[in-house]
Amino acid sequence: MTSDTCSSSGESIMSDLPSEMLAALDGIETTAAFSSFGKFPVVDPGIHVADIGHIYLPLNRSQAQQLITKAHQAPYGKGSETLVDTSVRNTWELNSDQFELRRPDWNAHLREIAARVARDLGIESRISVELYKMLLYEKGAMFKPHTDTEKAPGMVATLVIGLPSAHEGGEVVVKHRGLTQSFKLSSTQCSYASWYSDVVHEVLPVTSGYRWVLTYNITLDGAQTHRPTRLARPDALCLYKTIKHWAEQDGEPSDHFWYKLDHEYTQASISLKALKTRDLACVQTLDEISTKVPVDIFLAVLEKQEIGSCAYDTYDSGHHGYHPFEELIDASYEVKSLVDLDGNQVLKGRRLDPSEILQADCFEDLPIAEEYYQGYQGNWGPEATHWYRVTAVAIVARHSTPSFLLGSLAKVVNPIMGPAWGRDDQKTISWVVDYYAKRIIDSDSDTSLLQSFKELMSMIWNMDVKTPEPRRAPFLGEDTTMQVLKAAVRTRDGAFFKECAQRHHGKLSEGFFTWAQEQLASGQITLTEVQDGLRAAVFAYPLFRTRYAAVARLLPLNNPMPDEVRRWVHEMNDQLLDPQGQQQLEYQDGVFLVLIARGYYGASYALTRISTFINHTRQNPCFVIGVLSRMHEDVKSGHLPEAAGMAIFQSTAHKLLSRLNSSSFNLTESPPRPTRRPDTVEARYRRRYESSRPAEPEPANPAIFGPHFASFARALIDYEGEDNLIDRLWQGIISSATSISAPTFQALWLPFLHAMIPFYTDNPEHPSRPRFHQVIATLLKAYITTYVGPRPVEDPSNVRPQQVTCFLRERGGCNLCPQLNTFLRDPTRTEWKWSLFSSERAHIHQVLDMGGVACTHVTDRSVFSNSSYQGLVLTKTFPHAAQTQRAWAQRKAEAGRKLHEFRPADLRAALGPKYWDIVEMRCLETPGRQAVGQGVEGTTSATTARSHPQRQDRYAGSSSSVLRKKRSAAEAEIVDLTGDY
Ligand SMILES: O=C(O)CCC(=O)C(=O)O
Ligand SMILES: [Fe+2]
Repeated sequence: MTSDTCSSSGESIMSDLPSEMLAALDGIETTAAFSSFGKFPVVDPGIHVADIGHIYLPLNRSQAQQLITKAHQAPYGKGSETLVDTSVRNTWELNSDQFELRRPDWNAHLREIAARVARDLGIESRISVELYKMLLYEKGAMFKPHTDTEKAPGMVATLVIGLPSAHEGGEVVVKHRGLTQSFKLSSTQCSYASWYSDVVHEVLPVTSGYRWVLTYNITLDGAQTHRPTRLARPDALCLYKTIKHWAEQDGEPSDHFWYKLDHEYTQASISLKALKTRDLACVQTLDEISTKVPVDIFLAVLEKQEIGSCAYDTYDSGHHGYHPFEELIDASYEVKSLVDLDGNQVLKGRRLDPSEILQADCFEDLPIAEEYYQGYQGNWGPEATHWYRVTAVAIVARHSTPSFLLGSLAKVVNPIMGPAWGRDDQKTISWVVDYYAKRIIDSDSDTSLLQSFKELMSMIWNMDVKTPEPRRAPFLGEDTTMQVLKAAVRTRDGAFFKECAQRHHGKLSEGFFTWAQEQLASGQITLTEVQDGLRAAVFAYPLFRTRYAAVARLLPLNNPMPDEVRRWVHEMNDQLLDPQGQQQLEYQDGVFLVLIARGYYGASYALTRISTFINHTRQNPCFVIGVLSRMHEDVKSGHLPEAAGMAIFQSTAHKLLSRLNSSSFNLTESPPRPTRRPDTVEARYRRRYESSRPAEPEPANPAIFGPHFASFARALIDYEGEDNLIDRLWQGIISSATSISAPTFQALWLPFLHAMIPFYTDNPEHPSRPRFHQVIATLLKAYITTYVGPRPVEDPSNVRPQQVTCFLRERGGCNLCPQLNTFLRDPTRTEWKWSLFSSERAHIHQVLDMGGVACTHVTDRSVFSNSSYQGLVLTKTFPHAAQTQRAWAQRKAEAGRKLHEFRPADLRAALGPKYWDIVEMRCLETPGRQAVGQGVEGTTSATTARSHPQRQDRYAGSSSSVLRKKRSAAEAEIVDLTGDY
């Protein structure tokens, strides 16, 4: 492009915009080179090789020969393979652990050379240089043209240090963008040569002597690239004008272009700071232009895929190059991966229209990047797929960036599966949203970017509306949701923020509210701007306690906030503390109720709010226990007034205990929570598959945990009122033990005992101790009886025959059935793979099915393809009764483990003479006794218990003052399992 064309570009009518754009981009120049060479005075690195010692400079013949005895033939990389082929590379090589460089200041010299190289190559980031190999080329040695593979993450270039050694030939030849350079290392001095890894280079054959080098990998450090201002340069200004003109034209058919870069980059490394020479100059210029013209710039790996038929390969193809096509069957194009300039992933696998690439011949004459070869496959083949890749920069008109990024997404939705969002689509949506949010949060964004972001979000919400099941809508993770809300606040558009805020489906970290609080406190945002959105965000949480926790973040204790904010938060709390319409209140909600009420209303009004709340909601006991436990703690620590607090505690606890019945002690299942993740197609399939497997006992998901319950019990013990609350609780548990479900024991009651035992160990004289011991005995006994149950009796009607009857026996029988019966009767064999013809297999299938034998029979076609001779896999299944027996033994072992988790001393103290009966689970073995199995409602053993009243008395212990008290009618109903063995 001449400067003439450019100076007029602002005014002239561009007939062919793509070629103008291409010329402007091609016109970007750089002073940086793709290779760098030089010499420097001899510095001896102090090379030391084991068994040889110091290697002297310049290299002499005898030491060269000694080095060769230590060296190996250097391999070269091809695709993912490493090969040795002396017709491609013929060099002796020593790995970096085979020698040492002992001169202390060698690295200082190396750094100086590296700095020179970096300057020549135009690398602005900080670099590291790492020793890789020592190479020795003798006469005839060479390395054919190649590019270097990325041997370390972030590797951009190779540095070769030539050490003084007499030789002829062995020039390094580098080629890039039509330019060729050749360099000969010095025989008497030190020299260096360096090139970008993707530059094609070769080492010409050495004709005499030894060429001796050290090779190093140059890698980029993580530091940011320094971005100079380029727009003052004429080439950059020209590009600026061209793009501005394009962006301002209405009705321009193309809203984005791809421009192929000079160098190639791997998917993993691509980002602005990894760009080299002219690529860096181009993209930096575009980046700068994007701050002045509404365009967005991305980097991408573009891929062409070709499928073609090829000749049948008689030898192992992998080592002998790729398979040329005889006929091209299909070609397609894809954006393999697209990133922002910092290298953050934005897209993967978007369709690509090659006419959008400015360079028409972009994929021509490229080496194949990857091949997949398939030999004959039945009646087609052989066939190969070839992939070609280039790296490109995308220039997108900002107003259409959302559709550019998400446009191909809708097409991915599978018409058979329905409008479900695949995991990849979800990922893409999150990446794209993250990309926008990050840009908006990180910088002062202009209106075009904000507008584009709003469009993007509304596109996503519309996807949401289109799907019939809202749970299958595109789903943003917790981090992305937070980013969206922060960015939405930054738009300073209250209505838009509210739209975003009300859609978080509970997937918003409370950290967002802390962030909002900081923004409010520092005056970055005003309450007017965000109050509707914040309210929406709070009420979008499905749970009471998370709503509270969110609001609490807005007014951190001991942190002065503007009065206006303070007042507003109090209003919010009033709304939240309205007992009307509250659902799903659990233990933690109870704790939060106390915390919030006390935090916002001051000690005495808090109590009023709390009791009003409790009185107006018929809540589950777990919630009330949460309230009481927390209140008790706060009264003890002086955060709530003692007298009033205890009064409420006492009356509430009293009411609670009198309301408790046997089902209360079982009520540990948490109400179903809103699904955390949308129901993906995969999840549905997984469930369908899983439901065909035998059900395992569901672990209980307790709404209250053992330690919670124990702290409530401790609160009752601390409260030494007239009405002996703790004794009421203990009695309640004892009387309900038999109706506690098996999973509840493990989830709640066993951990509860573990949490409670230490208190009585520390307070052996406590009057409620004997009653607690009774609780332990009752619960453990009920656990064993309910969870393990009695040993199942073998039911003879359940035992399936373990042999077959051959229906050919009238005709003398077959010779297969006797073999089958031998297998079936042999208890040591459970599986047999039997090779049979199809008619034989059919017979065996038949006799097994007719006889109802517990043995599966499946044909295995994996061994002989297309043959009627196949393996038949026979697997004995355990008869039902044996399975039941095994399950019982497993439950018993599990219960045994649980009992062993208690300290024997504690159990001995609590169980007294019944210790061994319990820990050995003797009650289960008693024949004729009807015990119950897991999950089955227990038949009460009340009758048995009552028939041994003396046992109860004996066990209750005469030491208990509690038990000497007059018993109420309710107490008389107590069923004591401890006496019943
Ligand atoms: O020996 C040289 O100068 C270059 C060696 C080389 O190209 C390599 O190791 O990849
Ligand atoms: Fe190389």
